[in-house]
Order: sequence, then structure tokens, then C-alpha cells
Amino acid sequence: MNKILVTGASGQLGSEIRHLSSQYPFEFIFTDVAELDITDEQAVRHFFETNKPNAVVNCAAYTAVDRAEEDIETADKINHLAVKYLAQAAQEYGAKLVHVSTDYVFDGNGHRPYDELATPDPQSVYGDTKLKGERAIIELGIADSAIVRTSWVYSTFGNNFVKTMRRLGAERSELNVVADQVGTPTYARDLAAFILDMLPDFASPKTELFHFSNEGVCSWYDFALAVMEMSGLDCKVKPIPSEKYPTPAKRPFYSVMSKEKAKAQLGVEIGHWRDALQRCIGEM
Ligand SMILES: NC(=O)C1=CN([C@@H]2O[C@H](COP(=O)(O)OP(=O)(O)OC[C@H]3O[C@@H](n4cnc5c(N)ncnc54)[C@H](OP(=O)(O)O)[C@@H]3O)[C@@H](O)[C@H]2O)C=CC1
Ligand SMILES: Cc1cn([C@H]2C[C@H](O)[C@@H](COP(=O)(O)OP(=O)(O)O[C@H]3O[C@@H](C)C(=O)[C@@H](O)[C@H]3O)O2)c(=O)[nH]c1=O
Repeated sequence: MNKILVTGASGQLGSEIRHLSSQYPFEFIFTDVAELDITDEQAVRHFFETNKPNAVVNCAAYTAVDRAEEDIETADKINHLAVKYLAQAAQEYGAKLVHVSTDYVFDGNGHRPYDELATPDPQSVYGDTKLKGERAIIELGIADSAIVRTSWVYSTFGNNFVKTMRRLGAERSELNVVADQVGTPTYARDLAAFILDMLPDFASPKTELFHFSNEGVCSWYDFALAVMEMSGLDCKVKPIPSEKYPTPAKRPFYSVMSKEKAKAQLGVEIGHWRDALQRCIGEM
């Protein structure tokens, strides 16, 4: 029996893993900051010593992209230093590690889907701290560890762009949304299934990077339009350029990721973002 520690389990991804957990023959330990604060190095070691998980899926993160620009130290603690503590504990106690990262590690100046060999160049504090977290794992040379980069995550659980659009769409008759930032949305349930499916057989002498999102490409504007349409909301969405929606953090203009490696090596079949969105909104 595999004993899987899930950190940050009250967030979107963690909640989706919990939702799917009864379908998998694993024993799960779900923790969020109250049960295991991953920035507390001693607490992390103690937790591994006491519970001896065979695997850890790190869903904990500092995901407030704009707030991170001001709150650099906290973002770094959670997205970087804490990831090192988890990786060290996983190495010491022989547990598999699956860590989740982001498309925001890329500068967004590309025009073809980024694969796992593409050079990251984050443009925001959030992206920078997430990249430092990735590197902390890679530098340890830890076996049986995977970093899954994903993008534009939403779920019925937690906070996300889909929920923001539904709220604003119900309140307003018109909404401006950026149309020059392009990427791929990811239903957290599909990401959760991908991670749980890969875990049992996953083995690697070093850290493997994988990209995972739903299929297809869209702008935030296209995404917002689809949310309104599928939610039956009569709110007019207007496309605007990024300079008309100034934010503290710079977002990549293009952050589409190639999933070829995950498909070839792990045999995953991935649904289109519109179908995934429809499934999620159907549960809201
Ligand atoms: N959301 C997105 O669009 C994307 C997310 N990702 C990555 O996917 C992963 C999962 O994201 P998602 O589920 O959306 O994130 P959420 O923000 O929904 O959840 C993160 C969870 O981690 C918790 N947490 C924060 N600090 C700590 C801590 N010190 N110890 C333990 N838990 C803590 C949060 O608690 P609290 O809420 O109290 O802070 C929250 O419950 C993250 O690695 C994220 O970077 C990648 C691409 C896109
Ligand atoms: C609410 C709103 C946002 N926007 C823009 C701002 C931004 O450029 C874009 C997305 O908005 P958000 O701030 O909700 O999304 P953001 O927090 O940037 O989402 C990111 O989160 C992190 C955690 C990730 O890892 C990324 O993959 C990505 O999902 O939409 C509008 O144009 N109009 C609006 O009314």
C-alpha cells in the first residue's frame, strides 16, 4: 500500500486529489498549513519521521501572483525554501516526490509550445520563486521525483479565474479582459488524475520535468467568453490589450506548454480545455 502525503490539501489541486482519492488504492494523509506548515523545516522532518509516507505530492504554494511582488519573502519561503525542505525529507526517507510548478517560469516571448527543455526566464516574483523551488529539487539529485508544470488552473474548489468571471459576470453587464495573453487552462481535476495515475509506476534516477495542461490554446478573453457562455451569463466581454489592464506582476504573453513528453512517456490522454471547463461548470 502506498502512503501518500498531500501538502496544501485545502487548495484547488489538493481538494481535487481528495475528491478523487477514494478511486485509488492508496492511503492518503491530507495536510494544509494547520497540520503541516511546509516552511517549518523541523516540522517537515518530524512529519516524515512520524508518518513515513512513501510519496509526497506538494500542492502547497503561494499563488497570489500580484501580492507576491510586494511579499517576496513569504513567496520565497513557501515556493522555494519549503520545497527544498520537502525534497530533503523525501530523499532522506526514500519517498517519491511530485511537485507542481507553473507556466509563469517562462518569459512568454515564445511562439511555439514550450517543452521541458525550454529555458525558463520568469518575469514575476511568483514565477521566480517557483523556478527556485524547481531548482532546489533538481540540485538535490533526488531519485523518483517529478516536477509537473501546469497553467491557468481552475476548479470548483478554491479561488480561480473561472469563479471570478462568474461573479463579475453576474454583477456587471460588461467586462474588459486581456486578449493578448495566450495559454492553456487546466481543470485541476484532470491534473489531479494525471498525478495520481503516474505515481505508482513512476521511477527515475533523477528529477523529471513534465508539462501538463488541458489541450488547446486560448487567451484570457476567450476563456472568459467561454465561462460566460457555459454559465448562461449575459455579460458582454470586451477584448483589451494588457496595457489597458495594468497589474503589479507581469504575466507572460505566450505560455502554451507542449505535453508531448507526458503523452509519450506516461501515455496520458488529455481533454480539450472547453470540454474540461464544461465539466467543471456543470458541477458549480
Ligand atoms: N492556480 C493556478 O492557476 C496555478 C497553480 N499552479 C501551481 O499548482 C499548485 C497548486 O495550485 P493551487 O491548488 O491552485 O493553489 P491554491 O492556492 O489553491 O492552494 C495552495 C494551498 O497551499 C496552502 N499553503 C500555503 N502556505 C502553506 C504552507 N506554508 N504550508 C502548507 N500549506 C500552505 C494554501 O493555504 P492558504 O490558502 O491558507 O494560503 C492553500 O490551501 C501550486 O504549486 C501552484 O503554484 C501552477 C499553474 C497555475
Ligand atoms: C479579473 C480580470 C483579470 N484580467 C486579466 C489579468 C491577468 O492578465 C489575467 C489572469 O488574471 P488572474 O490574475 O486571475 O490570473 P493569474 O493569477 O495571473 O493566474 C495565474 O496564477 C498562477 C498561480 C499561475 O501559476 C498561472 O498559471 C496563472 O493561472 O486576466 C482581466 O483582463 N480582466 C479582469 O476582469
